[in-house]
Amino acid sequence: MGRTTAKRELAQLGPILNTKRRRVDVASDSASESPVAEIQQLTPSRSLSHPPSFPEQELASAISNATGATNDASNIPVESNDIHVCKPEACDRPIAFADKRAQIADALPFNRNHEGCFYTSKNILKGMVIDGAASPRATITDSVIVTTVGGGRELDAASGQMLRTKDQDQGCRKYGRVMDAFEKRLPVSVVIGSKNPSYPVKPPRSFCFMGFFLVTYVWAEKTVAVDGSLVSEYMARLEKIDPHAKSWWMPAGHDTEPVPVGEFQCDGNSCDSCGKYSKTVYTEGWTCLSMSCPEHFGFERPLNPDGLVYNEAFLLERHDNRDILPLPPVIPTLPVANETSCGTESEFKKGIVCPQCGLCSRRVYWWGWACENESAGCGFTHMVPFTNYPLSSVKDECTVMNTRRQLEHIDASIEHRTTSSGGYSIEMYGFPNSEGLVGGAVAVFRATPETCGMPNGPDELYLNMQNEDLRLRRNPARAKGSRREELTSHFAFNYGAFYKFGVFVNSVGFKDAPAPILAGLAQLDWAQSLGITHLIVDRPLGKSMSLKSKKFNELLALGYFEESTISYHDDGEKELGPTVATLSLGSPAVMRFRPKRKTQLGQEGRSKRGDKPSVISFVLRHGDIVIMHGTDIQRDYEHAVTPCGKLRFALTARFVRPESIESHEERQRAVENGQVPEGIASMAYKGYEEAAADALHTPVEQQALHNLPHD
Ligand SMILES: O=C(O)CCC(=O)C(=O)O
Ligand SMILES: [Fe+2]
Repeated sequence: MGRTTAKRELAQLGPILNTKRRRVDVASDSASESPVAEIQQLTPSRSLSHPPSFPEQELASAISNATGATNDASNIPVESNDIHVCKPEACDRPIAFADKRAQIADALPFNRNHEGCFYTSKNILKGMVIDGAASPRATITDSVIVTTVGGGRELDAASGQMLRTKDQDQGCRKYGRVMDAFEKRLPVSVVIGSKNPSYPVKPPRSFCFMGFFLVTYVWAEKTVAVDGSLVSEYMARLEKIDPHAKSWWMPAGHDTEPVPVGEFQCDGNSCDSCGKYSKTVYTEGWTCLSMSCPEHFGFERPLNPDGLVYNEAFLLERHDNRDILPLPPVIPTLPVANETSCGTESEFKKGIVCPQCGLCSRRVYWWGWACENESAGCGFTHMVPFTNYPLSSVKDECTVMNTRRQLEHIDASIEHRTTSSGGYSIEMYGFPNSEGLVGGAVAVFRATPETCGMPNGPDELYLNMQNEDLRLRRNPARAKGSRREELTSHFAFNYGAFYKFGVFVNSVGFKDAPAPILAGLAQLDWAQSLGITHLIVDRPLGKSMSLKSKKFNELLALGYFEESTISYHDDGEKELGPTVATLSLGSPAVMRFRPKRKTQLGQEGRSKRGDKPSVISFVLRHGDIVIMHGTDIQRDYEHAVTPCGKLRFALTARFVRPESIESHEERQRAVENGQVPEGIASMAYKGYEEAAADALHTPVEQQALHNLPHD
């Protein structure tokens, strides 16, 4: 392509270069750079036969549930297309794209951040997501991106936008990262979001991979702040590294012949005042582009900085990047099992780029991956067979965990003591409520090798659950259906009465539950009958500590891969009875409780965001049972669980009060679904004979039992 073609390219982009725009988005500026956030005695491999036998309709509806999108092929969910209506169609399609930011973060190794612009790993800039308008002069051409470095903006209450109100801090971390990438010539993976007003074409999807770029220049320019004052901010010029890679973001018919290196050269000058060299970036003439210089942006004649236009040579200049080729692969190969993997390692929770259509797709299902491109009906699936994770490996994980003592602590506000019953030693914790009474109690039943080995006990359950299709899947936890949608870190499925909480989880009645679920339920019911009368401490009890308990009619099964967690939440839905019991199976985990932001409890040591430090944390091991009792504990506290191993299940049983369900039909269904099928007596966990003996209560417990509140 010669000079004329290059000129034509600039002409096509003319309106974009000259448009004066106000910032309309916050994404590129708002968030942290942080990336979101371990044996083997091989036993016969278990393979869940889901995709082959998964009924197509169910798969489709499951996918649509995961994404919250419709099945209408013409309705590709690109948000913010309204700002691009008058633009031409793209000349090609990106090799990887997504409808949701989390799909990009899960699937593309250089763009793992779920929000914000920069993805850095070990302080090295790896990727950028350019979404939203951050500068009046942000520009995208065939091979060049001019964008703000971002950072240091403030939320404008009136407009709800992140705006620059003062000069960008010269020590700004983002500036440091970009300068580092510039100086070391690091390839940066760039993804463009549909909210970027500089998009030269109609965005094909909400997020599209553009390619690897090199930071070729970084400078400071002035721009007009909302109050009319001038503020300085850092800008970066990025250049496509491989000149032969197709620029799909150009209009159809675009000449893709690259501008040769050396054909355009952007000149510059050294500053008389500071001595630093700056390029002639604007058609309006040279100025010093160093923010620290007194002459910074001192053009010969007064100018409206927002009206400045980038110099043609500045945009058309090309660098010889052959030393950086070949570029790292951006599309990861599909995950496959190896000799030491069991299939639940963190690498198997990452997303894939669908080899059929290019959509970045998250691991939604326990059994594997299904392309999330439901609007195009792609239908691609991929599995990595599981290998049974043996209890000996779980034991090794516990040994490692035992060396990390700091994981356990108890605040002075929590009353605690130990008792024993039914073959378990039981740790008892009394939690004060905001009225100063004991509003709730937590009992941790510590399993022994003997209790774990009981018929239908934890050992049997853990192994059986690994060979069973529990229908576990990750569900949208935030902003369902939108480009900001996030899935839960863990996998879930509900059995028995439907349990309505923040995350929609699919559910079937107990009559359709696999045997291990019913065995787990029996064990939790047994623990409840044993444990609840031990939930007594010698402080005055709040009303929510009534010892009325009901047989559980609901069970939520959670599955955790390596690095899966459940973040802080409560189990305080108004439909629930006061007792919630969880059986831990497999890898160990740390459970934490902290007072909620809105209570008066635990004010000391609050974070800037108002989060309170945890008041108690303890380790849960295979076979342990946690019983939370008393509705105030759910009202005033929240809990989180962080597993530390490769495979953990948690079976949590509750009582959904049918009388709290308004709709007659739903109430009926809850009663039916919560009914445990007859004939499961063989599965009932009997525990130890001594369990039944109420006489085991200590004198303190007996006195407290006497003083219980009655409602
Ligand atoms: O994984 C666990 O032990 C906790 C599960 C939990 O908190 C819940 O299901 O609400
Ligand atoms: Fe919970």
